[in-house]
Amino acid sequence: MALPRSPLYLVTQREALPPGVSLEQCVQEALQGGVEIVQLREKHADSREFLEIARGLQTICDAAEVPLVINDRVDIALACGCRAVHLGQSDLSVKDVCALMPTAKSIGVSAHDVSEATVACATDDVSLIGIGPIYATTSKSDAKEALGPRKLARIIDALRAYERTLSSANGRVSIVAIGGINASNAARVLHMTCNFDTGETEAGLAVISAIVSSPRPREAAQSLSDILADYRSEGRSHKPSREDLLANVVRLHDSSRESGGLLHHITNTVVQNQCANVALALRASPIMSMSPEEAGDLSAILGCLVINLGTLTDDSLRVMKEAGRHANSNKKPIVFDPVGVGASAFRQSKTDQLLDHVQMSIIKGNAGELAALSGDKSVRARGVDSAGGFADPVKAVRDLARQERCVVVLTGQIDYISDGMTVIKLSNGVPHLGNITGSGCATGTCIAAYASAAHSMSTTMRATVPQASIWGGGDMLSAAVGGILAMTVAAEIAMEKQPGGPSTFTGHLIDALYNLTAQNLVERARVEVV
Ligand SMILES: Cc1ncc(COP(=O)(O)OP(=O)(O)O)c(N)n1
Ligand SMILES: Cc1ncsc1CCOP(=O)(O)O
Repeated sequence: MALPRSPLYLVTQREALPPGVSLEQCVQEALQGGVEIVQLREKHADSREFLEIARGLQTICDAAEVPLVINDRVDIALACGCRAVHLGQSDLSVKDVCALMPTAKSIGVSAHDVSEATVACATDDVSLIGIGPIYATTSKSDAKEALGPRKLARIIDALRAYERTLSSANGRVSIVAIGGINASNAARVLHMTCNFDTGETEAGLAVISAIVSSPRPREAAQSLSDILADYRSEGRSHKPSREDLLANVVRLHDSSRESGGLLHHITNTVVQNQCANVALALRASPIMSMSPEEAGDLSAILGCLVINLGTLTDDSLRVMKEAGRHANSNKKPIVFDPVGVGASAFRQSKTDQLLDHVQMSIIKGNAGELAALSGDKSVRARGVDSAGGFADPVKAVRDLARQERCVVVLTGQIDYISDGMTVIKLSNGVPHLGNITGSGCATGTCIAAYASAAHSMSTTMRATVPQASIWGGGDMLSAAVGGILAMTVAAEIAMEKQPGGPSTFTGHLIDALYNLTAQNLVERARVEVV
């Protein structure tokens, strides 16, 4: 029985069962709900009891034509006629297991970093790698530090890159993510495991408590199986041309003028007024709520959430996480502005926490901010400003979009936008934008207005980022282009009114945003697909 790729993988643990539910009952129901591999994991049973349970589960799994795997114990696997085992880093080596069980059909190995994963996949004998823990878990007493979905993505990318260097005899190893995964965070994990070329997930999900501790294991398995199904079927759409992009921007512009969405801003205290005025000029409704208590209600009705790190505190981080969680589960787009992320260790570590919990649709920042997110030391941040730029901005935006699995906007004299496949260069704008406070933050508001329109049109405008539609994104690439064009074209129009200085320029800018037409955008757009 071959192992399915990206499977829903149940790992058992009798101690986690609810009272009155037997292991056999739980496994039977979980199989009905869509579990595709079962691993028997017994930490406290003696050998005879372990073998008896293994024989019982072998019969159940055979009937369902689902592979059974034995955790750690090759002797039990041999005794019950099962040819699949899972090994941890301190268990018997793969070589020893192959010697003991020459007829082994599947050997799985646990990994917590790139080195453990690549060593495991270097041999043809390993068919599955379990990477984790992804989140904190109570099911494994000696679990290592939680990796988070972004580190998982980096391990998978490195593993696949390493596989490409191996001889063709080695197939692609199956991967499952494990540790603290449940129906509310599974999509976040899978989103980060998407392959950019195929749009499909590279990893399955392995769980204990999400199924074993549920009073309804069939439903629990079914909901995880449904989430996985979404990530197995998504294909890539084609790279848009300049004409496609501008036609999309026109549709988003017209739609937003007809019915602007609610833009929930969690933003800094310096720019709240400016962002609210920009939102109103674009016919959107701004709300500047900082209460975690109402994040759920707002999420049900909002068009887009804006998270801006400008004046970050532990309290505001709590609101960001809560609102982000609700926006993700309600499939609403999120625009993230990591203001000054490279300025302090505090901002950097809080941003990492936030990005491990919330899937952003669009990240917008200057070179210093984006370099801090990608770990590129060649560009330095100076407070909330950037000192210098990327040597290769096209590569920088594309790589970060791939790393974070979202659209990335690099702002500067020339703006660059990428969804990880396409990179767009935009050369509109005027220097005066740099002389007024909050123009960068208000650009986030402009992008949010178009993202809100893209969200409401998501059934007709297909996303280019794999699975972006699952996050309610719709066409986030065109939304980001629309938002940048709106701000920079409006700034050009404002400048033509010959403002006396920054203050009158701000007034003209709001007017220009208010009066902006789709025709202005198309006629003035200096946009190039590179
Ligand atoms: C699919 C899968 N992945 C990882 C593990 C963890 O195995 P290990 O590191 O050996 O820890 P224990 O499960 O033995 O506590 C797993 N069991 N299954
Ligand atoms: C066995 C194992 N290996 C890494 S985390 C983990 C426990 C997973 O259990 P849960 O899904 O309940 O967090």
